Amino acid sequence: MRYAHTVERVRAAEAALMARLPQGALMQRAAAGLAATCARALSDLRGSVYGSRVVVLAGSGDNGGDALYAGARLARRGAGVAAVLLTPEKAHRGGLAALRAAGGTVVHGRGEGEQRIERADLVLDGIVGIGGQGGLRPEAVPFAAAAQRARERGGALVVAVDLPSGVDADTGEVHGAAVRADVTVTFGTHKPGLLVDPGAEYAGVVRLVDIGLGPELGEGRPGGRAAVEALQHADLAALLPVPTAESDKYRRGVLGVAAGSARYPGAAVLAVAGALHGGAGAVRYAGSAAEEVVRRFPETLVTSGGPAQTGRVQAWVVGPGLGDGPEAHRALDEALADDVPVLVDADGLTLLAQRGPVALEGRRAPVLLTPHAGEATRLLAAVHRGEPAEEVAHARLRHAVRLAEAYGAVVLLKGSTTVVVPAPAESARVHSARYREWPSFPVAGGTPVRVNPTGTPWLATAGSGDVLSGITGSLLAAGLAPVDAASAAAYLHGLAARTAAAGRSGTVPVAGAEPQGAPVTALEVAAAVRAAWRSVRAAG
Ligand SMILES: NC(=O)C1=CN([C@@H]2O[C@H](COP(=O)(O)OP(=O)(O)OC[C@H]3O[C@@H](n4cnc5c(N)ncnc54)[C@H](OP(=O)(O)O)[C@@H]3O)[C@@H](O)[C@H]2O)[C@@H](O)CC1
Ligand SMILES: [K+]
Repeated sequence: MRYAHTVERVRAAEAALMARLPQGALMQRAAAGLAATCARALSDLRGSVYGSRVVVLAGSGDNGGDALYAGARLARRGAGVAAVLLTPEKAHRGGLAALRAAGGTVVHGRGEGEQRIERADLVLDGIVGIGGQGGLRPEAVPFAAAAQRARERGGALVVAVDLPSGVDADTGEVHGAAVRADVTVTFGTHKPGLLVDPGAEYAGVVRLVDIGLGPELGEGRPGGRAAVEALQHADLAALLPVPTAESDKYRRGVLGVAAGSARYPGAAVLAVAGALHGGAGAVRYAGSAAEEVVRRFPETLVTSGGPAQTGRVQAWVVGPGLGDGPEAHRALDEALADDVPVLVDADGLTLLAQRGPVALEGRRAPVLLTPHAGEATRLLAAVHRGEPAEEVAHARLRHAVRLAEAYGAVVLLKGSTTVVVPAPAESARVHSARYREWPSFPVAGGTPVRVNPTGTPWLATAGSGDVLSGITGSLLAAGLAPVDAASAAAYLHGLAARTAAAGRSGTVPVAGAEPQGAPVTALEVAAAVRAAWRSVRAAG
């Protein structure tokens, strides 16, 4: 598992550790790790550190201190290092003295600073780290823009110190301008903002430098005190259901799918395709696309009636392609009346938004909502003012938590970073049901939010959400807890898309990597789930 901690937790861990160490020890650990990453990158880029041109952008805090000390280390290895100080009178004294002693220089004036940046091989962004508030301040914006020009024109590498300046460390939100980095070297633990878009996109490839904070952060204890976590191959291998000698199709789980309509039969076919690859023992389909479904997938048990006319299932997927007619309403009602986990997606979410959270009242079995930003907007509008979809996409954690609180449901918010929020405790639900203050991220004392590390822009294709619903429902029917089912399904779905796009079974490329290969269709993603499953099990 990859964990990320909030600024508050990092500060507390830092204070506890610093009390036992000589002053400045942590900053030296951070600077050493940062300089090592930069040296490796310069060697790859130019053949050696010696003679390379490095510009350090240094703000007024310890983030600038890290960057200056790392600059000093690179200067000692023969790099030409120049520092641009955003507020010279507040620059980190020790760091600046070390840089000067190593032969580094300070650049004066905006014009010269911008010129140096544009000619640099490597720019270190030490403007602001976890002490930052809001986007970049106006005085820093021209330098961030020069660094971007240097990346685009000259192939310079921009390395962010701890996190890209201007990105909110706790949420990944970007309010105004921010630095775009190729590599981010972060200290002690990941910050949530490095794993969630838009912040994750600004961060590029993230490298973690161990500075000894682990024990203080509760590492090793399940979940520790993380606010966000991301599954890795080994976690997924441990979650995926594998049949035993005693398994029959009922023990492996039976999923009910209520999807599709005369107008949108394809959504039913795609949801069933996802379900059949998701690990359940059998799939029952209920709805008016029964003929299309059975023609395509003869192994499906079909009825043209609604969920109430279907035999026993262990979970329901309801919504993809249902439309908004009376049959769609009936399918949603009947699925919700069954005392098993229910995943509501697509048109099902639109119907739910018309009714609001009251539609879920009295249910005991879990509900899992899987909206994209537009559907989340509609669901939120039922209980609060509707915020535009772009706002939801840019503040993913906050809005997903709000939705989970308002509906008392597990929420999988799809998008450039898919996030999975556990259902709130009953007490929190009562609180938000009165529509007083919205909870914000991170939830105090809450369970970590899962973020999916395998997403790819190739998944922005028609029908891919229907396939995800099917895979998730299948894992629910197989008995996984809703948060596990949702996060495991998102992981497999992303990996399958990458595998199908690359035309081979691949490793999970790091976040920030360019998408590889060629476009894929939703059905191809469903078919590639098997290869994704195999590669996960091989790694586990
Ligand atoms: N925690 C750890 O374990 C370790 C942490 N370490 C390092 O320390 C870093 C945190 O250092 P920090 O606390 O000094 O804060 P930091 O981010 O440098 O900001 C400082 C000042 O910037 C300003 N400012 C605010 N917003 C701004 C904006 N939008 N745009 C521009 N400027 C803005 C504001 O100052 P003001 O100008 O208001 O006086 C603020 O006080 C951390 O990220 C890591 O790199 C490592 O050395 C080792 C272990
Ligand atoms: K920074």
